[in-house]
Amino acid sequence: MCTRTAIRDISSSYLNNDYRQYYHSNNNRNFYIYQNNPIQLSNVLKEKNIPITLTWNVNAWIPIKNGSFFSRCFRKDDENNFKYLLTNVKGIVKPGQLCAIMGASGAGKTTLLNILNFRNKGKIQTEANVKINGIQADWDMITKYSGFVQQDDLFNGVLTVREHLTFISMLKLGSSYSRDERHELNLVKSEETIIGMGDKLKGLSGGEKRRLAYASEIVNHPPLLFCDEPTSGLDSSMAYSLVASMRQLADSGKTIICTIHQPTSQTFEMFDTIILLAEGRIAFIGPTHVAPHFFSRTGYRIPKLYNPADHYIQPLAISPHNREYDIQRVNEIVEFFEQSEFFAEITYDIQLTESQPVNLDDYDEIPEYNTGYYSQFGWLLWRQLKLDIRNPYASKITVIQVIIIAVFLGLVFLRLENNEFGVQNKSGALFIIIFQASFGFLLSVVNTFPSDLTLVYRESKNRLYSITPYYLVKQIAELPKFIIIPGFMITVVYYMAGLNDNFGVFVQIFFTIILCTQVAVSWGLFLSAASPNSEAAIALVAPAVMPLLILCGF
Ligand SMILES: Nc1ncnc2c1ncn2[C@@H]1O[C@H](COP(=O)(O)OP(=O)(O)OP(=O)(O)O)[C@@H](O)[C@H]1O
Repeated sequence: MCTRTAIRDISSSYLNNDYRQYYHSNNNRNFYIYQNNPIQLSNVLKEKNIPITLTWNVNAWIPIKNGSFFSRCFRKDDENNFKYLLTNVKGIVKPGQLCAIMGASGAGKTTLLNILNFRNKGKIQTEANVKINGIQADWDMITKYSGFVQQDDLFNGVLTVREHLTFISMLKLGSSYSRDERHELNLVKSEETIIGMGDKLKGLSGGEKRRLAYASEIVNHPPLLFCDEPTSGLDSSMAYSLVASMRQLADSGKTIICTIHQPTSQTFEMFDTIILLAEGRIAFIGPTHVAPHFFSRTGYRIPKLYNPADHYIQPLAISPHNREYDIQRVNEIVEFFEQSEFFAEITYDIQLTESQPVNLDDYDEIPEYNTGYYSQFGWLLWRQLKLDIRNPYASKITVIQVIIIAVFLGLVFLRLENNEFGVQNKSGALFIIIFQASFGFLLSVVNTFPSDLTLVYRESKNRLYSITPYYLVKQIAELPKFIIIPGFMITVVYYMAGLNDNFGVFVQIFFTIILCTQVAVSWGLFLSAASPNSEAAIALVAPAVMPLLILCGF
């Protein structure tokens, strides 16, 4: 109750723009709450209200490869060999504000959001000055305070919605997601539905996946939230309720920045600030209600009964048929904005915020990971076992493959005799068993990391877990599989071929080959971890294994 009152007080202060005053009073109040109701470290973000003002000034460009390889080698890099994706894009978003970044496709919205998150991809080079409450931010700081709903949804498709949310909330909060929270996002209906894996496994609809991605990021109530097109794939009423949920979060004091395409006028009204990008430059930044004044001054007055969000994008879009004319129009609007008092006000606001940095007292309280290593290990193991049991392909295929190979080898070497030829054949049978128990299992793990890489990279960047427990879980969850399955094959071939009737000899051979399997699996995991993608991993197998086969002594 006390916390709720605090939140209400804080958000009303935010809306009055009396930031510094409430920041300090809020800090003291939160400290009071913290002292009187000791909360888990993992819940710092959820229980405390940390007001975040984000300011930035960003330039981004990529080298362009034109001309032949040789001409590129002898040419010095100059301005003409770069394409500017963002040019002097500055901005400010304050606590309690819900900011929409809009612009035509390719305007640079996602690039800007990625750079603000220190997650710029590919060969993009940047000059980014991103500050939180006037203090220079880095990746570590941003990830501690923010959530990021990315444009592409990445999930482990064989989990259900409930399992996925349980996994996320246990790692982010140390407690499970409440039914109320699932209900708010309209996820209760589909909570037992499998998320799905594209064409391989049908599951949630595109819109449901978007809502799930959003739910996964707000689970720990981050004070700063970035959303990249959270409403794409949603119908207008669902998009409205998702933005309403963001509005509610903003009203409770969070800072929210969101890229959005074609919001309905009702949805658009919920945003209080907009940033319009055109060709990587700012065409407008400021309160939503000020934008119509600016556009009427540029000669693009909003017609009556027209959705302002649609209207703003039209003069900023570049049509392929009329490119030069459109670029000239965009340049005029951008230059007009840069000379306007709106831009001067924003620049002043940024300078004022940056000139009075406010230390984030809570910084050290927020742990690097919200749960300890044991908890991370436990939940990762829980998820991995579910994945292994449900994965429609990997486990079943390995089992069927091994049964077929074992029976086939058993029949080929059936009842070998104890004579000169029999001994040679037994030696051959042992080589084939070892080869199969090592090379076969090495191949089955070589794709482990490249296939998981994107998701694990994203989850570990989101501070869900560290790589060490993930790696241990991968090893341990697969251990029984790499004992039972090769063990079955060794036993079947051994007794069908009649290699030796002495049980002691069988035990020795059994454990020696199982150890060979473990070495091969480790070697395969090493190749897997060292490879950037599946193709490279598979290509590495032959040169890495051949010397071992040639030099193994048979
Ligand atoms: N890694 C990259 N390498 C080369 N060009 C890139 C890279 N990332 C983005 N771009 C280019 O930068 C421009 C802006 O891309 P961005 O994805 O930010 O646009 P957007 O406004 O988010 O578009 P959309 O609304 O379609 O998602 C585009 O012209 C794109 O081709």
